[in-house]
Amino acid sequence: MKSLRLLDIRKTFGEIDVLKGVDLDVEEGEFVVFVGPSGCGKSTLMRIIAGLETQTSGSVEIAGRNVDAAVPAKRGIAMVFQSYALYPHLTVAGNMTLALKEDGVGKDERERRVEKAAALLQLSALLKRRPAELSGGQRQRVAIGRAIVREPRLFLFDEPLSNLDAALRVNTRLEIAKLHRTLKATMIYVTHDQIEAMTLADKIVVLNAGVVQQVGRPIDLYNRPDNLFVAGFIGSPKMNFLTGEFARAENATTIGIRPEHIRVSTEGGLWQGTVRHAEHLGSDTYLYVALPGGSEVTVRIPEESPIAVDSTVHLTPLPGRIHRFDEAGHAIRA
Ligand SMILES: Nc1ncnc2c1ncn2[C@@H]1O[C@H](COP(=O)(O)OP(=O)(O)OP(=O)(O)O)[C@@H](O)[C@H]1O
Repeated sequence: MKSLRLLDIRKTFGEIDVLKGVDLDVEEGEFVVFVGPSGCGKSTLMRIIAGLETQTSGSVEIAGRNVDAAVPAKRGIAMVFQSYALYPHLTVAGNMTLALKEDGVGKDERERRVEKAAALLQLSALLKRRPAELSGGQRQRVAIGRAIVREPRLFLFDEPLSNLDAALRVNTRLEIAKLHRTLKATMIYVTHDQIEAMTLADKIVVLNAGVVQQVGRPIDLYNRPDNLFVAGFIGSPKMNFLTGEFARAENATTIGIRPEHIRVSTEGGLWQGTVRHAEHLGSDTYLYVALPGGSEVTVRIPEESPIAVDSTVHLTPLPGRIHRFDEAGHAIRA
């Protein structure tokens, strides 16, 4: 049985088609991440799954049951948002149990669930505190705890880490990964963050302008993007794209090569160019290299390579690492 099925979901706001027919199957226990540019419809899709928004057409099935007519509380889901809106007058435990009380769960069972979730999230010592007495990261963990105690079939996370600072994001990201391993629950997660998507997802769904561009394991999207959009969206720094002579030599309209898949040498390379700028990041350096005909490529090299700005370099794509695309932007498979 699928944990979640989306069948031809369409959503129109006034004149605007925000979702243009989204189909998706999510297996039991899978961690699925939605990525895509701002405004592509990620949050709208999450809200439709949750029942907070009604689709214009299409249907949503959760655990094999059509939930189109079900209110959010009856869908077996729990959501964690970017803004976690805890009740300031309630303790951590109070915040975590409120929805359970409303659901009619008995006191002993409520306490059992809160204790279990608090232990998982390292909140046991904080249960009597109020939100004002917690750090941002702790508050976000309470918001996650509030979702866990409901023991949902499906967790929905909408950019849950985006209000946290960089170090906390990393910690909380690891905690969410651990939580997924422990609970073995199905999780759907929206993010703008490439690292979150690549590290958390069993499966990434790339959306653009309300259309699913590709669904696959992170490593497959990275290695075998179906089209120019996915190729350019997954990976940081972005894949380089070259047209004209460079692409014709490979029987393609456009070729793509990732910055980390280009070898730099002083002679004998496939392409020759001039270093325009270098960015030193500590662990590695990004070289911005101008090629003949006005193209520019980014090359990622280990920090110790001392290549000066304005010097001439030879570049060679690593074997098998050139991505070829046709006129319509679709990948040409060998
Ligand atoms: N209630 C609404 N009424 C009208 N238009 C809306 C409404 N909600 C969302 N939209 C529009 O739908 C489109 C998709 O919005 P949505 O919030 O789903 O995008 P998103 O991919 O989550 O974006 P972001 O990454 O910026 O959060 C946007 O163009 C947005 O302006």
